[in-house]
Amino acid sequence: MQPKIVILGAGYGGLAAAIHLEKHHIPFTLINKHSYHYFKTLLHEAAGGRHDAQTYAIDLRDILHRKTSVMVKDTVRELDIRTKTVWTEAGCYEYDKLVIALGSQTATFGIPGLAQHAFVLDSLATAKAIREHIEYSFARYARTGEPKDLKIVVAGGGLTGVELMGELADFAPKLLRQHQLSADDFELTLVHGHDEILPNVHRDLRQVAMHKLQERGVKLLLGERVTGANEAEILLASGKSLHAHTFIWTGGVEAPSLLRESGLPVDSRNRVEVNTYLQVKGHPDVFAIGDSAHFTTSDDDVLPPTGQVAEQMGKHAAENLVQLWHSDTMREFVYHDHGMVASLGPTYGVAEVGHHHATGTAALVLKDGSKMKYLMHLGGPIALLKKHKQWIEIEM
Ligand SMILES: Cc1cc2nc3c(=O)[nH]c(=O)nc-3n(C[C@H](O)[C@H](O)[C@H](O)COP(=O)(O)OP(=O)(O)OC[C@H]3O[C@@H](n4cnc5c(N)ncnc54)[C@H](O)[C@@H]3O)c2cc1C
Repeated sequence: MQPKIVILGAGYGGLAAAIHLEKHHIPFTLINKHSYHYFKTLLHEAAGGRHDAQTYAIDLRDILHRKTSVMVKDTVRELDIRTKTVWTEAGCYEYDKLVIALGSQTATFGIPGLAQHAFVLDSLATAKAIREHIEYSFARYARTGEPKDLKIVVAGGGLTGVELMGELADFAPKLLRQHQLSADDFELTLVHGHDEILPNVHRDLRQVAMHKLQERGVKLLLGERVTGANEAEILLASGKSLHAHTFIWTGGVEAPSLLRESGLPVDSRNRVEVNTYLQVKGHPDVFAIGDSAHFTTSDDDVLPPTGQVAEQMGKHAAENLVQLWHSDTMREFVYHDHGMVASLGPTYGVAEVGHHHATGTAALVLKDGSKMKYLMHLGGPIALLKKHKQWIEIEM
């Protein structure tokens, strides 16, 4: 009898695995919170009002077509590794081979007040919430003079925080013009714990990105850590505090806590430790990929939580499942870094591909190219055309 394969999560990793298994005519069950896949790497665009949130989602049925591929819209609650059972809100699913691809969510690291007083950006629903809050605040301020200020603070100078700030530096001035408000009425501040933003890009590009943000009116508060937040202020390690009507925390991510609770070996951020075949250490029937996995390279580096890593791991885990299906030998996973592009709003970006750097619109061309390549990988022109016809309901 052929093994029952269950994939948890239809993000960049889980979907790459599912697409590869379909190609090889291998049946699987894919359990995902939503009936759609969303472009998490573009959430800042949705939060910054570039397009409606729905634009960043694509129905899973437009990507996966085989009758043998079972798609379940449900939320995973618990993994029972001993009995090989996945418990969800609505039922339970037994597996012979499991692929964990549940991604990550924003981590607040126990910093008091963040969960209550900060927005986060880690799903379509949170992106929509940020956009609606900012639009509403500007409209209300223009009408009533309330809230007291239109200050926006983003904490975290990694890719998420920087791309979001780039977008807001474009969005907020548009709202000011729309409501005939003066630029004195508002302020954008990016708080970051180190002296330079974008730790994963070359130093020269960091400098360009910092300069560009400042040129667009963003105040950079560097070498400052957020230690708490309450209704009135954001508290900093230096003892200073900031007032902001909109506070967005992008200080780091962690994998879902259910992975720790399942008894699998995890690191301090709930990421499951995997071997070079992407199997969970001590559990050869379970694979973990993407933001949910802790993979150490031969250089002793832990792979970062990026879409690029997740996609490559997803495809590789599926390749190994295909090998096992045919009783063949698995291959070790080797990550290929294809570079990084950070957008700083709709008209400017910085990119690093190997030793080559690009800035401005050239960097954005690279980003648009990779967006298009990804959409084509999801289903080619047919999926692209269908995508423009459908309206997807965004859920929490
Ligand atoms: C604003 C922003 C910009 C980014 N920009 C880039 C970039 O430019 N380049 C890059 O490489 N990376 C970027 N990233 C990081 C990248 O988005 C993630 O690393 C990537 O999405 C991880 O893929 P994944 O498949 O592991 O998880 P995800 O894409 O997060 O997918 C996880 C899936 O599991 C589902 N799920 C979660 N919990 C449950 C549950 N309990 N039950 C059922 N389903 C569940 C989720 O709904 C989701 O569909 C960015 C991230 C953000 C937030």
